[in-house]
Amino acid sequence: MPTWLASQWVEATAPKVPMISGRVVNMLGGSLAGKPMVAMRSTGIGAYPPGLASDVVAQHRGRVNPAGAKAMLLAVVGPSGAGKDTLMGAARARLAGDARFVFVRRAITRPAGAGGEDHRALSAPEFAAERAAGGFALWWEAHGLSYGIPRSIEDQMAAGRVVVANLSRGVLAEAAARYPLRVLVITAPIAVLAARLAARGREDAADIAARLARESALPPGLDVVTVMNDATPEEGAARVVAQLTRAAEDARRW
Ligand SMILES: Nc1ncnc2c1ncn2[C@@H]1O[C@H](COP(=O)(O)OP(=O)(O)O)[C@@H](O)[C@H]1O
Ligand SMILES: O=P(O)(O)OC[C@H]1O[C@H](OP(=O)(O)OP(=O)(O)O)[C@H](O)[C@@H]1O
Repeated sequence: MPTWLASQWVEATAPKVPMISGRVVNMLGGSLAGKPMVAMRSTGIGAYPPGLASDVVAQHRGRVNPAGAKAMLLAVVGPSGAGKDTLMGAARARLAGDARFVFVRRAITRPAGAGGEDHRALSAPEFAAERAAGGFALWWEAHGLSYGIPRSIEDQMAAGRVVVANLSRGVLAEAAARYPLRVLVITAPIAVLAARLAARGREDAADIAARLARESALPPGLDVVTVMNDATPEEGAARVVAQLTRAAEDARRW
């Protein structure tokens, strides 16, 4: 099919394409019932399948990767008790005023003041309504709660910022398919996790056991870095800040 048809199709569907840096949209032209069809998928730059209309890819790259943009979704994951909240909070404080980074405030069906992160507390019906209205870029359920990442992260990535969000390992494959993603695993030895959860005191013994038993495998093929939080919180925060700084530099090259 002529490449200009593919281009027109991209224009028509542009609102559905996250306007993010560091991605190209791969397109394969064809036709169905006489109408031009284009299969699209987000991927890392340089991973074009053979036979692509490279001029269209280049044209669209210009749209999704504006010069100078440095966007990335930095997904923080790791076992319960590893110190994700603690180290993200400390890193956020250390990076306050650094416009390269946005730290996401999650919506959770957990009461306000339950301890831990500063989340936006929603009731289950409120969460369901917001999800149905498309308010979440990503959402999932875990520990009997619902968690949502606001849709506004797409604007923040379009503005070339590194968006730092605590995600479930269960949504990483979806996130990688839609956004330029790096995974930051924060972890610690299992005995340390158990001791920290008991000391945190937010959950009872049964809940702690269930959290420690959660499946921890990551989907294959992701860009993953790890911080071992087995020293002081200050040292752990320094390790996270180093990874965030590296992410901002790498995003610029994507
Ligand atoms: N490096 C550390 N040394 C000692 N305690 C820590 C350290 N990092 C976190 N903690 C404590 O461990 C508990 C679990 O940390 P938290 O940040 O809530 O973990 P997560 O968000 O991964 O579940 C908290 O009580 C926190 O204060
Ligand atoms: O699928 P998983 O990767 O196991 O993650 C499930 C959920 O666990 C964590 O929640 P939360 O921060 O409420 O719990 P935690 O502090 O005990 O990790 C994480 O942020 C996810 O929302």
